[in-house]
Amino acid sequence: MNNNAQATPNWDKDPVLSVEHLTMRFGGLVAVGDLSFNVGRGDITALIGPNGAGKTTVFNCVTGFYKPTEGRIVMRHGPGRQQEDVDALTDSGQRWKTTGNGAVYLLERMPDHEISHKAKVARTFQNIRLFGGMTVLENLLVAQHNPLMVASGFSIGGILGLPGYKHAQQEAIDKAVYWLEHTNLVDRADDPAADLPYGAQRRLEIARAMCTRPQLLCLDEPAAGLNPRESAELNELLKYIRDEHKVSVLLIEHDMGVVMEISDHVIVLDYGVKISDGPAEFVKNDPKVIAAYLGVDDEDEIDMPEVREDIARVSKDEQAGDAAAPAAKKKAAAKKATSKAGSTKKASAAGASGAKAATAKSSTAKSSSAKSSPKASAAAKPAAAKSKAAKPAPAASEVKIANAGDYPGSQPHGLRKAREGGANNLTRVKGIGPASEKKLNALGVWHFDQIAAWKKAEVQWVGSYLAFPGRIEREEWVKQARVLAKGGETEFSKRVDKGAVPSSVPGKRGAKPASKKTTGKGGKA
Ligand SMILES: Nc1ncnc2c1ncn2[C@@H]1O[C@H](COP(=O)(O)OP(=O)(O)OP(=O)(O)O)[C@@H](O)[C@H]1O
Repeated sequence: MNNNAQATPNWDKDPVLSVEHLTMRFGGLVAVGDLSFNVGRGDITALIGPNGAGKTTVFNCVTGFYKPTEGRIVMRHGPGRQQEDVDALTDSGQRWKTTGNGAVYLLERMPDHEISHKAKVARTFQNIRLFGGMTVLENLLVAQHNPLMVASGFSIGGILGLPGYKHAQQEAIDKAVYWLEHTNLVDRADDPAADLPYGAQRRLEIARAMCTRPQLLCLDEPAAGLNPRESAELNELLKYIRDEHKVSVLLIEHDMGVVMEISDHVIVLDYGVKISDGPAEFVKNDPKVIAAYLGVDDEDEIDMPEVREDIARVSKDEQAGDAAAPAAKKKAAAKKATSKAGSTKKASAAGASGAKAATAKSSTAKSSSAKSSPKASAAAKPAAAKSKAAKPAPAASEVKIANAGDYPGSQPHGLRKAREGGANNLTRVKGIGPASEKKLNALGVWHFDQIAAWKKAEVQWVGSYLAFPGRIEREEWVKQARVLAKGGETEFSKRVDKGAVPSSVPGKRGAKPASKKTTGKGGKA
């Protein structure tokens, strides 16, 4: 189902499933944190994200294998949001409720067998779980065990061969054959499931799930291990299920070819948090997704409007700063000379108080002895000037992001330029990819020691700025940066240095040229 950008998307208008504020913790690990999304009725929806992002955990919560720590999971039979019914059901403490439009279910309250039989949510697994010793046909009949048991009056009807049971049995066989035909398995109906090639076993899992007459089909990596021909067949099968059977499909998939070709809606997770949600075309071009997941071969290909603006602003400031520098230097030198002459005069005339007034402007690091005698004051001046020169650039060189106040916490101190020796290769910190490095450079963050100095407020601000809240703490960027700032190494930085991980300076340690184009050779850490 296509959604144009203006209209309310199908998944918000007619959600078959709503995951609301879902959190799943395993001890101290938050596998999924406050996650909300909708699955549109009749849509193919893909849940994607890097390894460990929490996709299977979401599936396990939806299908009742895990009890969520927090959150509501609503399944709807019948069109529309049925919001009043959903709220009434929530208040009632019940697990489901029939409505004028069909029924609504709260999956977090239901055991897995009720989720499949009543709420009509079927699933397949990342690791195929067929009955290998049973034939292909038997696998599909076992999947229909429940209606058959009901028709048999829980065995008496079956034993006596009553017509109701015979009819139900024939229906089950017909359904099994139907799905065997549509999954190209009819010739293998009598073979043990374990004898099927891998791709055929994957199709059999889908056929088995379809035999339970689901309204929502959840597929965990259905294309894993398939060759290109089998992948193309899978695409056709899933489109057929959506278009001809009006079954909504939610799939976890790493194969971007499959995802982008067949999905109406794509949700991207990273570290248990949703980072993008929209039509495939939108998600494919979403800078956050590119940075976190899809990856880029060449940093210059990254197109992030907000970064582009920041970088443009920084470059403009830099140029303005460079142009103003010689004149400013002259002015400062003249002022200093005047002030020095004045202060010496005043110091001679007025003693300690004159010395204090003259030196207060030039430095905060004043020696207390300067107050006691003009001689000491005069001696202290060169030292004070020296210490000033050794300090990092003053506030005037700070990089200010126009919308800094939009993010919680504090913007970290940024240097307009990398210090002498060039910027560090920040991608040696696990979690900082080339795209994030570019954003950090735009903030004036070039060096490990700058990251190592971040306090909680700065971590919070940068996390929000990079649109990865919580990630900096989880990946311990500050701790990593402390090690790297001291010239040490981490397991990850060693891999970057070996060229085993995509980096802005592949195979090089530490420093890189300060230029925005990180194509040059690196220096030392
Ligand atoms: N039963 C469990 N006990 C403890 N931790 C778990 C459990 N299940 C998952 N996790 C952890 O939760 C996080 C998310 O795992 P999950 O399997 O959901 O990710 P995923 O996105 O499906 O990854 P993949 O693509 O590799 O399958 C991981 O850090 C994982 O180790």
